[in-house]
Amino acid sequence: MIKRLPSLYLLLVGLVLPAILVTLALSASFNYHQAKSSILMEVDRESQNSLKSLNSTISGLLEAYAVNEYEQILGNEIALTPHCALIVEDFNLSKILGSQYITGYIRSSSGKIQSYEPDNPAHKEHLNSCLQRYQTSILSNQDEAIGSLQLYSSDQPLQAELKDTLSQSLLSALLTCVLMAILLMVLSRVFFITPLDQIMAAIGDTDKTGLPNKAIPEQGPRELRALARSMNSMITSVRLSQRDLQQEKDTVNHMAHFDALTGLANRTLFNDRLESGIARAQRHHYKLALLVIDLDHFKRVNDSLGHNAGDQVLTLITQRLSQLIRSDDTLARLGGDEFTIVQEGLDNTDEACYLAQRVLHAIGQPLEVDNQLLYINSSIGISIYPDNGQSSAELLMQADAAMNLAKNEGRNDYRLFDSSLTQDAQEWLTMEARLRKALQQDELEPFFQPQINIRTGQIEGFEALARWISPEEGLISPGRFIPLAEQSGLIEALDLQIIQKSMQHFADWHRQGLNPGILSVNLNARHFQNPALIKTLQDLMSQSGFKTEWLEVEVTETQLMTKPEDAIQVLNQLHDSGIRIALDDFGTGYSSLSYIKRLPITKLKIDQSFIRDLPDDSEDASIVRSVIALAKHLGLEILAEGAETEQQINFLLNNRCDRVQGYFYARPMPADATQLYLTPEPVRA
Ligand SMILES: Nc1nc2c(ncn2[C@@H]2O[C@@H]3COP(=O)(O)O[C@H]4[C@@H](O)[C@H](n5cnc6c(=O)[nH]c(N)nc65)O[C@@H]4COP(=O)(O)O[C@H]3[C@H]2O)c(=O)[nH]1
Repeated sequence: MIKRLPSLYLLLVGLVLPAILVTLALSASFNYHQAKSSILMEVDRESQNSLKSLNSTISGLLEAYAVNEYEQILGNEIALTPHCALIVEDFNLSKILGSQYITGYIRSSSGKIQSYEPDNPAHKEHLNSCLQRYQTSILSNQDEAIGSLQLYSSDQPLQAELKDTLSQSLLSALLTCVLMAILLMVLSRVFFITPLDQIMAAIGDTDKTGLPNKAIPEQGPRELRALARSMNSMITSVRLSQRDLQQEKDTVNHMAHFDALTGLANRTLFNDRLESGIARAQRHHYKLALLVIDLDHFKRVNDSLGHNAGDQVLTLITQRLSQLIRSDDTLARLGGDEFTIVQEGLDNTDEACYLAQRVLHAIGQPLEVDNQLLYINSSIGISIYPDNGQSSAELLMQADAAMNLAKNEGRNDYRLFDSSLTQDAQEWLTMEARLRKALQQDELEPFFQPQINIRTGQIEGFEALARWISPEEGLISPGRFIPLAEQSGLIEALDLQIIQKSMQHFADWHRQGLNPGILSVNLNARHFQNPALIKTLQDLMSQSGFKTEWLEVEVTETQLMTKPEDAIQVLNQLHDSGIRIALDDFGTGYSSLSYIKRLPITKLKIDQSFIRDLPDDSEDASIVRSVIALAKHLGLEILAEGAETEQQINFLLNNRCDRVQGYFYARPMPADATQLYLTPEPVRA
């Protein structure tokens, strides 16, 4: 794999330089050998010629014993030529002298010409260093050998000429290579490096997402153009997916901060705006108002005209409210029919009251929905920063409390949070606001208490009892919040939430092969005003897979007595649809026998206040006995609530009461513990 190569220029130099050197070496060596062989041939030819002409010149002189003359000629010859040595052996003279007569000249390495001395070893050695030796016999006119002529050619002209040739060839090769290198550099610059530089410059010039601002130039050789093209298409697709991603992010962001139906700020964004509004108010020393607006009886619109109409109402009201606020203010929908306005930059509280009046008026104008005119009012609670609270949570709680006050005091009005309210009233209002929030945030859960047949020991069913699992306080029992829910109108939503969750658990247990029996749920009498009650219950059943015959609704005797005629009508409808009805807290409401006879009830639940002091309290004992007798007489099932001791159980058994719900058997338990309670022993282990 190729990793981390150096710059292209370095690469080119690295490639070109050795190429130049190799070319230089090759060309020099070629030229050298060429020159050498031609020079050698030239030297050879000249030496042969010289030898021949000397031979013919001096042969007569040798015959005539003209030693001086032929020595002179040899001297002249060596002086005029570059020969290394010219030597003659004179046979005639040798005969006369009785020893070899050898004469001639040598040219020393420094170029000096000396007479040749045959006995001088330096001269002999000099001859060995000459380039080539040529020899010829000198013949007389009668063709007798009268001597021999030796010519030693010199390598000095060869060396000089080779040196010249070598330097010339090196120079020209160098020039050629330099020219080629320049050409190569220019070509690579024009065709390769410049387009590459432009690509790199285009890639380097990026926007804030890291993508190039301009398209990558498609220039240079085919490969580079293809590279630039594929980079451009890659950048385009990255840009497109970035755009898609951004759009998705915007959508998610919008969904996270805005209400889908009205497009208003949702709870999250509202909280942010409220907090930053408080910070601004603190910095600039002005007041801020928080208005919590709740539509009166909005649920009726949904129940009678359907959710579509309800949505239209909310949208129309949003349009009206949007026209009332300034650009600095925040209008939000916290859910359902609850709107808020954060009004900033106030000098005094009156400005908030003025806005509240305008809101009441704007909402109160008739609304045309599905060709019908609807009249909807609202209740508004106002809290003021810094007068009523410092934190957003505090202000919201107080505005909620003030809104509940407006509702409790007749609706269609606004109330300012009033710190002069009594501690109890404030706590009540605050608690009510918290309960409203708890319902929205799903903090209520059903607990289940078994109803036992004391003759058989069988579980006949469970009563679902609401528990508020508050993140701040932990488990809150119904004694604290049911009366509050009843007064504030939250009880209907609370009941339905508990019923829906209980049905879900029951249906799950049935699916798992467990047998939880009958589910008893508490139903506040306010539901009787709701014409869609049965439909709502049926919807809840079909959503969870819960069967009608498993359901029993408990209504308290006291509540029935408030509007007895309405109650009879709704109970009959419930009964006709196959739902069982239990009369709760029996004995506390002074209902008449004739009235009970008209009710389609299946079960009487004796209130725990009559069981508590059994069997010692004789008055309670006789009441319980007569209630049991009454139930038997009317053919109703009877259940005693609140049995805690064995004596109480025995008393109930002896007096023919068949069913008990009490701590003696089990306390109300959360769903997981109930499931365990239902699971047969071996499996439970
Ligand atoms: N001391 C004692 N108490 C026993 C014993 N056995 C059962 N209880 C308690 O008696 C109450 C029976 O429920 P209830 O009469 O319907 O009385 C209920 C019911 O009227 C109301 N409630 C509870 N959940 C709901 C609900 O979801 N909707 C409505 N509308 N009311 C509910 O709140 C009331 C109180 O509920 P809890 O506090 O759960 O109190 C439960 C239960 O825990 C016992 O042996 N000793």
